[in-house]
Amino acid sequence: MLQIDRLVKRFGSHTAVNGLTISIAPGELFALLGPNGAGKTTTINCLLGFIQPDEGQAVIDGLSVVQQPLETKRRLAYIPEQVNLYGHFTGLENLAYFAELGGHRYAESRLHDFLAEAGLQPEAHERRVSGYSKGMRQKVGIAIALAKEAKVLLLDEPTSGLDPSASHEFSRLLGRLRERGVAILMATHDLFRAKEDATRVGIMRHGSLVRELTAAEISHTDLEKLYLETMRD
Ligand SMILES: Nc1ncnc2c1ncn2[C@@H]1O[C@H](COP(=O)(O)OP(=O)(O)OP(=O)(O)O)[C@@H](O)[C@H]1O
Repeated sequence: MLQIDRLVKRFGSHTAVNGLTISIAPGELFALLGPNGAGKTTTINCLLGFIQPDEGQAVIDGLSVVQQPLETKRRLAYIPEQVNLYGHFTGLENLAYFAELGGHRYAESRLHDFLAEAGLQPEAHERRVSGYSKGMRQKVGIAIALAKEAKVLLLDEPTSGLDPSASHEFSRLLGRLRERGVAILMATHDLFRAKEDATRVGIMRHGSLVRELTAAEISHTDLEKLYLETMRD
C-alpha cells in the first residue's frame, strides 16, 4: 500500500509538488501522466527519500518515508528510465547485490529463478550488464523487485525508448507483479501504456492532480482528448 497525503515540495519560490494526494492499494497500478515539469519525478524522489517533502507525508506499507527511511526503502523497488546497475558485473551478481541490500540473501539457483521469471534469457544471466539492452536492464530491475519482495514499485518513464515488443513484454511483467499484490506508481508520457496497464490514471499539472479516472472506463482516444483538454484549461 502506498499513500501520498497532501505532499508539498518547494524549490525556492517554485512549488514543484502542490498538495498531492494519491492512495494505491496492493495490486493496483496508478499511471501518473502530466507534461514536462508537472512534478512527477519530484514526487517519486520524495517517495525514494532522495529529497525531503516540505509538507504532507508519504506512507509505504504503513511506514512513514521520512520517519522510517531504511525500512521503507527495503519495501520499495524503483525502475527509472535507465536502470542503474553495475556494468562490469553480471545480471546475476547485480541481482545478488541489490537483493542483499534489501535484506535478502538467496542461493544462486533462486537468483536464476528470479531473473528467468523477469524474462531474462538464461544465457544472459552471467554476462556483464554493460552489454545489456535497455529492456534487459529493466528485466533485472523487475527481478530485483521480485527478490526484494517489494510491496511498492515506482516507475519513472519505464517504456520510453523500448521497442513495441519490449514495451509489451514489460507490461506483462507489471501484470505479474500486480498479481503478487505489489502497489505500482508509474510516471509516464505513454498514454497508450497508461490506459493498457493501469487500474487508475491521474493527470498532474503544476504539482497537483487535476484529473483522476478509472482506466477501464475510458478509451484510448478519450484519454488523449481529456489529456489535451486538461493542458488547455
Ligand atoms: N532539484 C531541483 N531544483 C530546482 N528545481 C527543481 C529541482 N527538481 C525539479 N525542479 C523543478 O520542479 C518542477 C517539477 O519537475 P519534475 O522533474 O518533477 O517534473 P516531471 O513531471 O517529472 O517532468 P518530466 O516529464 O520532464 O520528467 C520543474 O519545474 C523542475 O524544473
